[in-house]
Amino acid sequence: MVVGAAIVAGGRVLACARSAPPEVAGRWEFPGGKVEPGESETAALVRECAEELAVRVEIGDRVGRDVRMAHGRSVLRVYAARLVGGDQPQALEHAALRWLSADELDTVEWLPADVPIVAALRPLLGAPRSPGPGD
Ligand SMILES: Nc1nc2c([nH]c(=O)n2[C@H]2C[C@H](O)[C@@H](COP(=O)(O)OP(=O)(O)OP(=O)(O)O)O2)c(=O)[nH]1
Repeated sequence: MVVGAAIVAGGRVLACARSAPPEVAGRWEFPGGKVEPGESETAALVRECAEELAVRVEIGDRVGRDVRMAHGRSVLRVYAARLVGGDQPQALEHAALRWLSADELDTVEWLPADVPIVAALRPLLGAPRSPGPGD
């Protein structure tokens, strides 16, 4: 089981660009990783967010469905999360970090397994900007 944290703040979600391995470097994901034996999913997310971003998080509800990943052996499960403690995320292991609003979600190339989860996340970020006369 791989768990990811959709960290939401001010109507934006934190997207993280992978730095490795080469096949997926530059693709965007939620911070997280493999749940270790005996570890709860929540504990894994708290651990991974500390390791990858140097932040403390509180884990909330599931976002979207379980997604089977390409290699077929593992499943991706994402939870909503929020920052606690006032620290700003640092890209300790990622190539880049970006806070995306609902109408910016499609501006990065997500890992394939994340695509249906990103779609389910959109309503949680609030309504996208409505088209105006200049559009
Ligand atoms: N963290 C994360 N991994 C994802 C997402 N989407 C997705 O397909 N994956 C895949 C990429 C990797 O094959 C796998 C997670 O592996 P990882 O390398 O990040 O996990 P980890 O930190 O526990 O790694 P390690 O201990 O094996 O080095 O799941 C996502 O949104 N977040």
